[in-house]
Amino acid sequence: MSLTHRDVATVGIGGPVGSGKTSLLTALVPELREQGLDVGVIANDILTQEDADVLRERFAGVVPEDLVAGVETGACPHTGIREDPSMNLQQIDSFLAEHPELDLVLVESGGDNLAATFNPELADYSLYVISVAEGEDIPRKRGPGVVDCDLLVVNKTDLAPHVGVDLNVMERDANGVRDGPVVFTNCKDETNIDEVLTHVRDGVLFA
Ligand SMILES: Nc1nc2c(ncn2[C@@H]2O[C@H](COP(=O)(O)OP(=O)(O)OP(=O)(O)O)[C@@H](O)[C@H]2O)c(=O)[nH]1
Repeated sequence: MSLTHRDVATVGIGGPVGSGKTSLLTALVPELREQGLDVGVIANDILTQEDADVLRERFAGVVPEDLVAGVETGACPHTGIREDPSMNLQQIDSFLAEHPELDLVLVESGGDNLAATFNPELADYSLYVISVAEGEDIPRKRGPGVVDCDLLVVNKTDLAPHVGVDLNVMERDANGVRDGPVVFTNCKDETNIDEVLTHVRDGVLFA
């Protein structure tokens, strides 16, 4: 199959397990649709279609069912896709075969598949999602996702008082280790989701 993914803009969404990637997608996609954009979604999971199933259900009536897909990446070190983006590129190709009008494909993954999500062959723009509940010191540990992504999303701001995190310290540290933008979100009440949306649109569609 020829890979024609460059006919559509792509956004990679990575981050540790449970940081809020699926929740961010859940908040973002209806907004993108409301702005008239045709969107496809790919969820990378180690051995299941769980995230894709959840998203298909959440996007019922918003995104056609065949534009929400799961890529099973494999768990074992020699079969996991690691930095190989080909399964995701093939999925984007399948989307485009049926929906040539697509404007944007969002690709969610985490853990071991981070390198695939952030591979420039796959993602034109990268979001890295961390959670306040992982601790105040995550930004200053200078992980590659935190430093190198196009947009750093610090999610679950509502939990800060419960886990003893000072958001001002996280913001100072995040801006100290990276040049790009940082947005603090709460996916539960959709605080600052519009700001993420603006960065994605500016970064990938009007770049
Ligand atoms: N309090 C709070 N909880 C959140 C927020 N965002 C997500 N959650 C919760 O955190 C949990 C994990 O969220 P997900 O969106 O599934 O995280 P994920 O990064 O997609 O997880 P994996 O796909 O398993 O890596 C869920 O119970 C969400 O409801 C937030 O902003 N605040």
